[in-house]
Order: sequence, then C-alpha cells, then structure tokens
Amino acid sequence: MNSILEVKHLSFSVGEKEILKDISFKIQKGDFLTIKGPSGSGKSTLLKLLAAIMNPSAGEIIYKGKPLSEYEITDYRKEVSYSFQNAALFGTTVADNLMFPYEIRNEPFDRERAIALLDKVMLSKQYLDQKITELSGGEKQRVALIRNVLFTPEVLLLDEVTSALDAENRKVISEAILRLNRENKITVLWVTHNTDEINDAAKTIEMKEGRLEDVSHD
Ligand SMILES: Nc1ncnc2c1ncn2[C@@H]1O[C@H](COP(=O)(O)OP(=O)(O)OP(=O)(O)O)[C@@H](O)[C@H]1O
Repeated sequence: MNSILEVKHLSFSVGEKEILKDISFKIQKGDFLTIKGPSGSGKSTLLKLLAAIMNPSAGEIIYKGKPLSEYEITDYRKEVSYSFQNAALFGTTVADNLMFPYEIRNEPFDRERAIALLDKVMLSKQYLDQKITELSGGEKQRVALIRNVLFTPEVLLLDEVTSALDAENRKVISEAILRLNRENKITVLWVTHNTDEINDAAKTIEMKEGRLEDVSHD
C-alpha cells in the first residue's frame, strides 16, 4: 500500500547545530502515530517540517507520492492541518474562529457542522456566541482543534495540544482526536508526553537527540 506520508533522510540544521539527523519513516492513511522523546529531541521541529512551516536542510517529505516541495503550499495546508499548544484564537467570539475556514474558502458558514463539532468536544451550541476572552484554556484548545477539522483534513499534526491542560480537558480532546481518526479516517501524528494518550495509539516513534530512536508497531 502506498504511504500517505513518507519522510526520507530528513535533516535540519541551524548553523552548525544539527537538530534533526537523517530521519526516515512512513505512515499509512488512517494511522495513528504518537511521537515521544525527551525535551529538545527535535519533535516539534519534525512536526514543523511536516507542516511546511520550515524547510529541511536535507532529505525530503513525500505526501501522497509527491514531494512536498512540489505542492502549492495553500493546497498542502488544506489537507495537512497543524495544531500546536496554546493555539491562538482571534476575533471576538468562538463563531468568528469557526467561520474563518469558510471565509478563506469563499464558502458559506455551515452552522450545523460547527455545532456538531462543538458537541464532539463537549461544548454546547451556546458557545458559538461566547467571547474568546471568557473561555478557559481547555475550552480555547478545544475550539482551536475543531477549527482545524471543520473541513476534514487528510492529516492532523498535533504538537502537545493537551500538555498544558487538566485531566478532564485532556480526556475530552484525546477522545475527540481518537474519534476523528477512527470515524473520519484522519491520519494523526501526535507529539505528546502524556502516556494515557500514547497507550491508545497504534504506533509510536521515539526521538532522541535529533534521531529516531525506536519505531514500535502494534
Ligand atoms: N530555530 C532554531 N534555532 C536554533 N535552535 C533551535 C531552533 N529550533 C529548535 N532549536 C533547538 O533544537 C532542539 C530541538 O527542539 P524542538 O523544539 O524540536 O524539541 P522538542 O523535542 O519538541 O522539545 P520539547 O519537548 O521541549 O518541546 C532544541 O535544542 C532547540 O533548542
């Protein structure tokens, strides 16, 4: 089977400092992969390269059989969505944030879909009109997550999206992500320190000092 995403001999350096060293792995459509490893081992850097926020120093990323460098970046970003810790919300209300993906696509806001997704992260439809300054950290992170999946992406890249949250918020978000993977067949790559989340994942890769230390499969 063709892999949806393939990382081939990927390296990333800043000046003399080698942050990622010859990383290679493949993932299949629908996979759920967690990426773990000590602080500073290069996990976020790897995700930023996959999100096309930075460019590798060597090696390549192949998405659906074609090098990332050959994609129009806006097309790639529609399919490969990136969420990070403390994602910024903007505008005044939750609705401002959930309308944004429709605005950039020149499509009418699908209020029913927004409400259905709010429900997946345990927020009622009343939250649409809630001011973002009146949300808790966990609620902000939940809104940020669903903003990224209103238009179902092929791949969801998640960087420590639950690390700063309490157990209850972590559970709501990790269950929503698992459902998106199982029900919507979204391929998930998740950088996380939380072992409860890791136990649910089918595959884990571990990084150490910029290298891939271990790849375990179910
Ligand atoms: N632009 C940069 N310039 C210089 N050094 C950088 C740059 N970006 C990252 N680094 C360094 O590269 C190493 C890997 O950073 P990265 O953020 O990818 O690690 P991480 O595994 O995600 O860590 P954490 O778990 O703490 O978030 C760190 O030593 C970091 O200081």
